Amino acid sequence: MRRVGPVLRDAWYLSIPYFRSEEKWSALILLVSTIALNLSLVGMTVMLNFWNGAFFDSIQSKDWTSFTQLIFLYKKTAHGFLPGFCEIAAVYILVAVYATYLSQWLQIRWRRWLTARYLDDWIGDRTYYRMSLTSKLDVDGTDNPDQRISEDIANFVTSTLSLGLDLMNNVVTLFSFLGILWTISGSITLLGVTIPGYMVWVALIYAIVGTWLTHLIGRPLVRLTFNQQKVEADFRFALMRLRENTEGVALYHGEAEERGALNGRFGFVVGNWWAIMRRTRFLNFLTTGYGQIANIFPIVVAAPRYFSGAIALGVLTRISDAFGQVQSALSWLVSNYSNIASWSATVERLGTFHRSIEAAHVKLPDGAVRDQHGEAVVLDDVSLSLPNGQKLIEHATFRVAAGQSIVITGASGSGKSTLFRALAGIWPYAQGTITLPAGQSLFLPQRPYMPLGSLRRAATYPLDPASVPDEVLAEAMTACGLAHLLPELEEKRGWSQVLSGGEQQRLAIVRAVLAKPEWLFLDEATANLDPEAEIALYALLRVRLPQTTLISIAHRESVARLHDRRIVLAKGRIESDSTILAAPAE
Ligand SMILES: Nc1ncnc2c1ncn2[C@@H]1O[C@H](COP(=O)(O)OP(=O)(O)OP(=O)(O)O)[C@@H](O)[C@H]1O
Repeated sequence: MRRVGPVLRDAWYLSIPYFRSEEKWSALILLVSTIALNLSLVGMTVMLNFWNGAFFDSIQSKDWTSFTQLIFLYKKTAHGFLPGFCEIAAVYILVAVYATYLSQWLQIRWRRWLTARYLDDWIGDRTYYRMSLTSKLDVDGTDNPDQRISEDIANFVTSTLSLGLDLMNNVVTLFSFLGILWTISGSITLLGVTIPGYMVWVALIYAIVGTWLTHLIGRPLVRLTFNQQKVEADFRFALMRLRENTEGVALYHGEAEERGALNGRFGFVVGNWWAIMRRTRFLNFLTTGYGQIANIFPIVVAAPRYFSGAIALGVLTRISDAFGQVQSALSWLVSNYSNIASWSATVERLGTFHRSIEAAHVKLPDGAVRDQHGEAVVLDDVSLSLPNGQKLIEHATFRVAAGQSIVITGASGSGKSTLFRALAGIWPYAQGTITLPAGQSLFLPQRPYMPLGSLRRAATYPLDPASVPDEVLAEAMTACGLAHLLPELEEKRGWSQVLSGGEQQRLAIVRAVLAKPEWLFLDEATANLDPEAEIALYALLRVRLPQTTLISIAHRESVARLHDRRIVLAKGRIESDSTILAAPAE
């Protein structure tokens, strides 16, 4: 097993912030109520032990009045009133139901809070993107963030509460029944030595041996469970990738390759599962055998005193019950070993993910110095490199004033898109100073992002769809050549699969027309369209957004000619920066 200390430390750091958060009062009230109800259940179990003794005594002494009182009403005893079974059961049912209900209530509130925190940490400050730049998926705990945020958090909350409450119940049960067992078990004389409360010692030895054996056999399950969670998530992710790239795979006739890759990933799922099965079988032989023997063990050990007449049947049943309670409380680790293994793996996955999020902040450079209050786009001695340190562009300096449109060209791989990322402020491997104007900027990448949901949402992204009036949206879509899609605005489909590359780029221009930015950056944002359509869309941008300054990255000369100025990137620097002369009228 991973060392217990680090797991507990991780679990503590994962749990405690919620109980210190702005929701701490509701969290604490729910937690305390759940604990109180669980303790009441333990109290009622103790009461049932006394009830059992009295009940079986009434059977043994054929005392009909006591028998009926103990079922339906209450019985006065030397120590006070003993409620009837009906009363105890009624209260027990009510408390048991609400103990679960309150614990589930706490679970969903806690999960909601923790999920929000992880989403903030992961999405905020573009950590998801920074992590994608640096992560080596298999070694630094950043694989499958989707699984960690959805499944692991849910498991962590549920298991922490259930295991925690269970452990507490067991400790309280243990001490309550240890007392009972001590008083009723009597003493035994072995080899001339009198051992008081001997059933307590028998229970202790029985549980210690069981726990030790279980730990010995069950230890590898922690690593195996951890692996299972990972290979399951990897398999699901591969299926998701196929779902998202149906056309690409179909066109390449890549089915056999995909099938092989999926088989390979599923092979890991099955292989690890077999290892879990073998280990669990081994463990179950021990735990089931241990549980079975525990059913009969106390009666066998206490029987000599019953047959010698030292104790009555009621005491024997109480001894058996108390021994069972003590033994099962002491064997908490034995019976929960695989749950603890799975909880510990979940804690590890969340802990490493959290540390990776923090590392993404610490280990990445801050990027170029940014000033967003200028009047122009200014690059002052900006150098860009790749994550491995390799230089891409060095000492780039230029200024774009408002109203002047420029195009950046250069061979494929010369670093145009990386410069675009640096301008957008998402490329951390940059030095120098980048000044951006205070006005609103919009960046349109080569592949427009299509969010999940309706076409309306895709068309207005990232604006709130409700904030764009129908007629404005319809007009913009019509102007951009997408009138045929208007009847489907409310349809929820995988739009990145359905729309053609050109249509997706038209949709990106719709977004620009709606957002009306003062500065519009386009990274080959119309390159999937035919040259005429590309020119028409640029003309549309000019008419619809007369106040907007365009900064484009483009390969086609026909697009470059729509701008006032051209910057050419080559050999890792700005090779030329020149005015584009208007084409002579034909
Ligand atoms: N996240 C990354 N990690 C490692 N290398 C990267 C990363 N992003 C870009 N590169 C590398 O940086 C170089 C420049 O890429 P970039 O996309 O900026 O070129 P480009 O000029 O826009 O090319 P194209 O015209 O083909 O779009 C390429 O060699 C690319 O492989």
